Amino acid sequence: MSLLKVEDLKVHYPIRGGIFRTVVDYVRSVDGVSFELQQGETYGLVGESGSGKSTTGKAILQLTKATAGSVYFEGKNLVKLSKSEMRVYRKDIQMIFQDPYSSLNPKKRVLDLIAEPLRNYERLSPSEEKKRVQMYLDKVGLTPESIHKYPHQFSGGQRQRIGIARALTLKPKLIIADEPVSALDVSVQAQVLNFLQDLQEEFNLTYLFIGHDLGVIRHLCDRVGVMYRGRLVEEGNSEDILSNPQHIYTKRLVAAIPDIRPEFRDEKLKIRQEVKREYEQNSATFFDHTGRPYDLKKFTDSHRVALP
Ligand SMILES: Nc1ncnc2c1ncn2[C@@H]1O[C@H](COP(=O)(O)OP(=O)(O)OP(=O)(O)O)[C@@H](O)[C@H]1O
Repeated sequence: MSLLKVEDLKVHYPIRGGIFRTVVDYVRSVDGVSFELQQGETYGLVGESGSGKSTTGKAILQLTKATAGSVYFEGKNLVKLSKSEMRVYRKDIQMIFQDPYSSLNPKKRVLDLIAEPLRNYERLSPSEEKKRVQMYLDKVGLTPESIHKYPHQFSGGQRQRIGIARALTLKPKLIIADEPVSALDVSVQAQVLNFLQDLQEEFNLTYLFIGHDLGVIRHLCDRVGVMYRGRLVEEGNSEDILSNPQHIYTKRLVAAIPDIRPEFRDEKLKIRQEVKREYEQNSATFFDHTGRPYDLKKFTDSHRVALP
């Protein structure tokens, strides 16, 4: 059984208009997404800004309500659970957020920030709690004295480590990491990513990585799903996706990876030329991963990013 199975997930937000604020249309943020994650696997969800990646993550955690579809976690459909039933599962699925600057309450000390989720589930004495927090600080490479400090006293990379320690305290099975390094300096990014990989081994974690940068995702992920406008347009093994992208949007993401490997440069050049040709001809028919036809003309017209 998969640890997580997302089936035909849809999240539509109503757009209201007119003096009576009636629903005139819907933003189809997630529009029929399906994928599975096995225990211990790292799955990457990539796509440009607004493609629906974060909404998918939030809908898995039931932080946003699914309009339709199912989210099975260890075989249980989370969409059907009541708030109190969901509490049990919320412990098993934790989220690491993009921005370590805004996701930590600046008025709270590290002790309280890390212990907060713990307090919702366990009754520990202050000394036990302190010990537990210090153990996780040690796991993420921060000193025991850090517990007395406030978020602003740390660097970006250290703050992200605090966020990670916070996510770990409840011993989750699945971690949803929403752009965990994109707000960090490039020099710190690799450090945090390697560190997340080490933690995966130590705690037997399963990761759902959300990001726009296929270059980052490919280092970490066994499999990748490419999202475009609320749909998963391509899915596969990371290396296969990189060396042989099928969908035009995936090709664009591959072409955008900054890479100094010479053998990859040639590959990228080929992909760039191919993308350009396909755009120019504008006649090819594309299909998303479920076999639904894709209108390239519409795709081209609506695409915000300039051609490579
Ligand atoms: N609460 C909401 N109400 C209405 N529309 C929303 C809401 N949340 C998200 N959206 C819209 O849904 C679409 C998908 O947003 P989402 O944040 O999931 O994309 P994303 O791929 O994660 O982008 P980013 O990388 O910028 O976070 C966007 O068009 C966004 O404006």
